[in-house]
Amino acid sequence: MEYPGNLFVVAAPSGAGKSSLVKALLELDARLAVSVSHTSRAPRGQEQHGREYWFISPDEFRAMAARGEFFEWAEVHDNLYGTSRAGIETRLQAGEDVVLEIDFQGALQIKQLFPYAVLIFILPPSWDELRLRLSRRGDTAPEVIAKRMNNARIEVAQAQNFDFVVVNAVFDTAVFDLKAIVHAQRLRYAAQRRNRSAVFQALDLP
Ligand SMILES: Nc1nc2c(ncn2[C@@H]2O[C@H](COP(=O)(O)OP(=O)(O)O)[C@@H](O)[C@H]2O)c(=O)[nH]1
Ligand SMILES: Nc1ncnc2c1ncn2[C@@H]1O[C@H](COP(=O)(O)OP(=O)(O)O)[C@@H](O)[C@H]1O
Repeated sequence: MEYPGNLFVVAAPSGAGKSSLVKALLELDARLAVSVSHTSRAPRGQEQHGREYWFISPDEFRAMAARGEFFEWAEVHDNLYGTSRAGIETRLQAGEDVVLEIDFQGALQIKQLFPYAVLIFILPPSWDELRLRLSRRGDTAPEVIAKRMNNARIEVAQAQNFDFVVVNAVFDTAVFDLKAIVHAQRLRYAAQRRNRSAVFQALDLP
């Protein structure tokens, strides 16, 4: 499948800082929008329906999947998560850039469907720091943290299948790395199409 908009996929083990990094990236870049996924898990803390996720029941989720309404979906930490077609297709068709914040299984499905998608894996600086971030967030029970630490080993092994790996040690440095990847992809895409106005746009020139 091919659309004129760029597609960026960010994956990471839970607690590595993916949501915080993508939020900071969006604040720096008005031309990026994040896709809101559907999930069967319950909302956490301050999460709102339609903002962090579309929260639906497992039955509703399976019905959507059966109707082919997802570009990709996967079971992660015992819950179902998916990227709906309706959520991103219009933006991509209009030539706008989209970021997906999804797990590695979803990322690999997206790469099959959209070979030009840019896959970025976020690593924590250490296992101890990952555990610390998960517990500091304060909205996750100890047994859930243990499960996520176990899954993290499996997830991190997938980093080799991604186009870029960003280590989130110093937050601002990691945001800057992400910004550089987005910038480079826009320039590469514009250059491939020999589109001078797209190059100027990527460089934020008038
Ligand atoms: N495949 C897939 N994974 C998703 C999607 N949305 C979220 N995820 C992943 O599901 C995992 C759990 O997310 P979440 O429950 O928000 O917990 P968090 O990782 O602690 O923020 C993370 O790895 C997310 O990236 C989606 O639409 N598709
Ligand atoms: N570079 C960093 N240094 C220290 N703490 C961080 C850093 N990046 C994120 N955090 C914190 O780690 C916790 C997990 O981050 P979050 O963005 O929720 O992770 P994820 O979306 O990957 O599960 C949050 O409390 C966040 O503020």
